[in-house]
Amino acid sequence: MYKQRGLLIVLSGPSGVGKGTVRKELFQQPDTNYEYSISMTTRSPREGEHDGVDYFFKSRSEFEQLINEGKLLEYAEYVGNYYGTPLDYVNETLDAGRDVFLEIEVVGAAQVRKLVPDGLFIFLAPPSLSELEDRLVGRGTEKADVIASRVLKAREELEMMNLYDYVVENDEVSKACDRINAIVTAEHCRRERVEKRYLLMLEGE
Ligand SMILES: Nc1ncnc2c1ncn2[C@@H]1O[C@H](COP(=O)(O)OP(=O)(O)OP(=O)(O)O)[C@@H](O)[C@H]1O
Ligand SMILES: Nc1nc2c(ncn2[C@@H]2O[C@H](COP(=O)(O)O)[C@@H](O)[C@H]2O)c(=O)[nH]1
Repeated sequence: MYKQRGLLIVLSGPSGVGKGTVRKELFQQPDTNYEYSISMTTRSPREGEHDGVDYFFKSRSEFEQLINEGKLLEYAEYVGNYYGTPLDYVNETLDAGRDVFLEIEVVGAAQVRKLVPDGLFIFLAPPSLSELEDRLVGRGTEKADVIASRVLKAREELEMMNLYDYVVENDEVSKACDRINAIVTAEHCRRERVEKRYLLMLEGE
């Protein structure tokens, strides 16, 4: 029996825009039906972060081995650390017909776009750059120099917004979640219609 592959949902956007906050809110909703792909990183854990929950924390040499062994769907070096998506987990989950949700920065998202062109690519945008900076400062997890690097990087990242299927403003977390849910539902309906049409064509052969 033919089983449709799951949908790969990629949420990207600059650091501090609220990707993690929105993703956590989405995953708390009872009707959410995606699987979250936990990334690998060489960054040190922040207070309260746990290995295998927030990230798989790796040394640089461990991460480079994963790259060399082709174990990552995508990876990028971001402000001094590596971040990457485990390939096997994503493939196995999609093959089982379940949707996978990636929360990644823009360079990695561009790599995924090339490899999985039928994924759903959503850019989470801040209301303004100054609000983005306020959020990074307010989060209090980085020192001033790292925040400055992330804000500088955000200017380049915002220029990549037009490469996405959808841009969602994160003015309010609940509104951003509603918009993302609506986009995912619409994409599922579109895929079902395409699928039905395809099966009807096969039957008619
Ligand atoms: N809509 C919002 N309004 C106000 N504050 C927000 C909103 N969304 C998130 N925040 C706050 O902004 C800060 C950054 O959010 P978060 O850590 O989720 O960003 P991120 O995009 O995941 O960052 P990174 O890419 O660095 O992991 C947090 O302190 C969070 O509480
Ligand atoms: N290309 C990838 N980017 C990732 C991945 N996991 C997280 N990220 C992004 O990195 C920055 C910094 O994250 P932080 O936790 O140090 O604040 C942020 O934009 C994340 O979304 C990944 O697997 N690949």
